[in-house]
Amino acid sequence: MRKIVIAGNWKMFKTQAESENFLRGFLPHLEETPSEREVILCPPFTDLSVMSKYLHGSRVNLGAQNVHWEENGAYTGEIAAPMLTEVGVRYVIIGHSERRQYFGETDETVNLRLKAAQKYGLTPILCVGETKQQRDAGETEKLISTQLEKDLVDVDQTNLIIAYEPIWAIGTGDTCEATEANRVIGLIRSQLTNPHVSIQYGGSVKPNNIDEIMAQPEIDGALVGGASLEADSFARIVNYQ
Ligand SMILES: O=C[C@H](O)COP(=O)(O)O
Repeated sequence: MRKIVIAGNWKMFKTQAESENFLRGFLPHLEETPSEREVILCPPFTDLSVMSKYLHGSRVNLGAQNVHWEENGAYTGEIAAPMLTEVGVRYVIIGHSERRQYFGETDETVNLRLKAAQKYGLTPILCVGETKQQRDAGETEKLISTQLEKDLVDVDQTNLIIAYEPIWAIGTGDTCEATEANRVIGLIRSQLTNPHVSIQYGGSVKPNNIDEIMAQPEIDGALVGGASLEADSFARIVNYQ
């Protein structure tokens, strides 16, 4: 059975005070949310502890935006899995295109992070997706297939979420057609050994397109950036029809 998973990736937005303010506005909307939908918020590291306390007893789970593969060590600027689990984090985004593009993330380091996350009981959300140039050159399928092949070496597919995020659709308002996202996600699924992995779509998901996206049979949820920063907007997405 594939789970529906809606996650908000706050990227480098929101102080602790702003995160609490968001939760005050957001949590009451969850009374309308069907219980089988998994709702996740992935704030900056500094918000995790305060949000964990605020969310105690609520159905919202916390995710981080990165994790290192070592348990500790001289890795300035990185974060280790036990530091995340200690403050109640259950999920972690790995291999987001912004990490790959700006911070030298490779399929090899993505693979190391995925295995470390699972070792410490975190559920990784692995991001894959093509650039505009790769899409225009007809390389989408090949690129994603290679990413999956390299990223998933020795990764446990029973504790994994995948997000298909076409890079050209991230933060641009240029959403991938729902039927096209459905097609690519079907291809991703055909490459997995576990048919029960939930696969999200990410890239300019908004209140006005979530219903169409979630109506697609292969799409099991959404990884939402900009539209997860406002309580009302993210609530509308979580409460899609
Ligand atoms: O992780 C989220 C994605 O990068 C999508 O961001 P966006 O919804 O702002 O396009």
